[in-house]
Amino acid sequence: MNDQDDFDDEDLALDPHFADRFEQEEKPACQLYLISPPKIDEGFADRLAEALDASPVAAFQLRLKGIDEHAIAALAPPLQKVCADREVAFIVNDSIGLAKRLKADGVHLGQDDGDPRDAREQLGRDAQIGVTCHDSRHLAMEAGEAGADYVAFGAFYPTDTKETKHRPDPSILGWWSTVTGIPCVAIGGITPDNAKPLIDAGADFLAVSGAVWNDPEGPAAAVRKFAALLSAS
Ligand SMILES: Cc1ncc(COP(=O)(O)OP(=O)(O)O)c(N)n1
Ligand SMILES: Cc1nc(C(=O)O)sc1CCOP(=O)(O)O
Ligand SMILES: [Mg+2]
Repeated sequence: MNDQDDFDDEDLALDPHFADRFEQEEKPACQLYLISPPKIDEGFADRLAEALDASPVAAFQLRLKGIDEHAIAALAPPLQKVCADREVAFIVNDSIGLAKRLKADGVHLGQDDGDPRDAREQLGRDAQIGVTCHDSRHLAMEAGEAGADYVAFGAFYPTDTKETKHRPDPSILGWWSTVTGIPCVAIGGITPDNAKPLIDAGADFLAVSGAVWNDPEGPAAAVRKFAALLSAS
């Protein structure tokens, strides 16, 4: 459901946490948040290193689908090392338990993946906790109140990576930036050719999978294309 019009801005005044967050200084420049391909092979650690060495990347999310948590836990350590060596935040998708087991830097939670409060309790104050909010101002407000470190809106563009049902307008990014200092992530079908309106609208991070891993020129070239765009904005 697109509930962008259902939210009443006056609700913001009811929550003291949001008042504090309004005080925050200017938001950081838009950065790249790399999402793994849904399936990886043993050579992926080298491809990841290549991508992360190409230009600054803020975070990497391990998002593997179709395999169980034990298998993901077995694949994670070399990728985690690649990230740690480059001071790139290592975020686990879907599972608070797996994020805890791996001592990841954070977890990304979909609407059915658990409560940010529980994630905070289990992962600690320094963990980065992100929440999927689709095209919903209401979900974003709830996530913020629950202590999310970032909210993610999407899918902004059609994507082959995942079946999506929601298509926010880029203006939701600007709205979010005016009401809170909590960073927002734009996701879904983002490429170097279509990213600019999202950056201009106020995205703090662009979360990208396919446009990096499927670039015919390779992941490093793709990361450099995004970097050129982000540094020019
Ligand atoms: C940064 C970021 N934003 C959104 C999502 C989507 O999460 P979710 O809704 O749980 O869907 P799946 O990724 O689990 O298919 C994400 N992973 N990362
Ligand atoms: C994982 C995911 N979540 C989305 C959302 O809308 O919540 S869109 C998406 C796919 C992101 O991959 P790509 O950059 O290849 O489109
Ligand atoms: Mg999920």
